[in-house]
Amino acid sequence: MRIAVVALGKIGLPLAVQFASSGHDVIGVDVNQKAVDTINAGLEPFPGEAHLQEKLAELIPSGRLRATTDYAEAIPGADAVVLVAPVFVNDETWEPDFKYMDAATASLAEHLTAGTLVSYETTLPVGTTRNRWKPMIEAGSGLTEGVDFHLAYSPERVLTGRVFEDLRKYPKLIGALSPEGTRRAREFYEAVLQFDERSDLPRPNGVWDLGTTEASEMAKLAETTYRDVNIGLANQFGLFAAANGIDVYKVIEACNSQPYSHIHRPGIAVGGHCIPVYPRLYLSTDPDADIVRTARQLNASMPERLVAQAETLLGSLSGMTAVVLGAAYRGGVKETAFSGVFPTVQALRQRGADVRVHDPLYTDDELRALGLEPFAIGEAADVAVLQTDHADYRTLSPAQIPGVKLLLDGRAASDAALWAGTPRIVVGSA
Ligand SMILES: NC(=O)c1ccc[n+]([C@@H]2O[C@H](COP(=O)([O-])OP(=O)(O)OC[C@H]3O[C@@H](n4cnc5c(N)ncnc54)[C@H](O)[C@@H]3O)[C@@H](O)[C@H]2O)c1
Ligand SMILES: CC(=O)N[C@H]1[C@@H](OP(=O)(O)OP(=O)(O)OC[C@H]2O[C@@H](n3ccc(=O)[nH]c3=O)[C@H](O)[C@@H]2O)O[C@H](CO)[C@@H](O)[C@@H]1O
Repeated sequence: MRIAVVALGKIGLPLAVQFASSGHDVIGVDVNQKAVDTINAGLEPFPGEAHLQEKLAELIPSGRLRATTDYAEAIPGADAVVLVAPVFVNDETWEPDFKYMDAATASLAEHLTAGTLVSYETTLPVGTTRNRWKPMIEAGSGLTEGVDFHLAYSPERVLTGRVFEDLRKYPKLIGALSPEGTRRAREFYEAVLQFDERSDLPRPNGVWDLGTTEASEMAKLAETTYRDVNIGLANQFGLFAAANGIDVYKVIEACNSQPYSHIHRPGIAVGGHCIPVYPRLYLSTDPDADIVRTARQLNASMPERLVAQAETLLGSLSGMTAVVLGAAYRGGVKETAFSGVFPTVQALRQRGADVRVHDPLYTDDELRALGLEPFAIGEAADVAVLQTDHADYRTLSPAQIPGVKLLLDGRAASDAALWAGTPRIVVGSA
């Protein structure tokens, strides 16, 4: 097969590599010339994706994978095109921002030829494939969906850093606009993915047809919204527990000891590209979903609530030096998209604290480029706020932050024994 992958980012590039590794001819298209050049040199344009570099080093010289900025080179004659350019959400209005995918779709349509399967993998509001992409492609190409080309939606569910592993592990959800589209999508994904056996699924692991693009779009929004709402519930329980002298982690562990309870963990922030964003995409088509809105608002309010607790305990934060431990949105990843570091720093600064940030995965210059003042372990601070559950922080002790008067542990990740004798506020604990 000849396959084109549109957008070679943290998801698109590993996908292109996966398809080429399965023995197909793959061309990736991206508007970023530097990324395209780096890929064509056999080098990974971003770090952190397991096995990406070694696979690129094999596939680029073999000629089975190459990258271009030119849609005219990649799209005509392709058997399948997979699009995974981002769709964002406007921070203020919570409305979807389609500009990158609109541009990618217009370029695709301009060069599309008859016979191609077009599959969108970016997370989308329900109805987008049918109501937005289909008319745009038809108008731009002069071709008819279901006759000249077929349109499918197949959400990408992998976690960056372990894309190749997750592609084998998770069923590939699909939905198309016609039975022939479904057949083509199934045939395509079966040819480019290899699935691990899993005895816990109600059916053999593999391509999983949801019947319509809408159901397939909703599945991705539902599984991520579930996580946000679940964390929201954990945060609600955590606030109640802390106010009533209860350790919520003991409660959650006990509840989850039977198979019908899967309560997540409370935390200072829900960050990342996905979990704080997709509930808003969901709300854009189901504005009555108050349960989703409330959970999102509660999760977003956590940094302010916890910093306010620290202020109450210390009387005032004005003039104090505060260090936020962790810029990344979760432990072990070098990614700050929607990270809790930003609202936490803001809540501390608003109270007059001099705020600096430490993260073992970031250099001082990288932190400064994010608008964050760097801090080195060993320097003095009055308040420490543990924002990211990096492994390093589990062994951190007050002696490493001379003068520290309070640890605000937003991840319940610090060692109680090491911090005995120093006041601590632990999210979800009394
Ligand atoms: N990152 C994740 O963890 C994750 C997980 C599951 C699903 N997803 C989905 O994947 C999508 C992409 O995420 P990502 O992490 O790969 O993003 P990314 O920011 O790493 O990459 C996006 C790429 O799109 C390219 N691009 C933008 N406009 C383009 C255009 N008109 N034509 C061609 N290329 C264009 C950019 O140059 C960039 O290389 C997300 O929006 C999300 O829906 C992401
Ligand atoms: C495990 C999971 O479903 N991960 C999904 C998530 O990854 P993603 O990389 O976003 O990671 P997580 O879902 O684990 O974490 C998101 C945020 O929630 C916080 N957090 C997480 C768990 C918890 O119990 N309490 C808590 O506060 C984390 O610290 C982090 O800030 O979105 C991606 C994009 O859609 C999906 O591809 C991944 O499959």
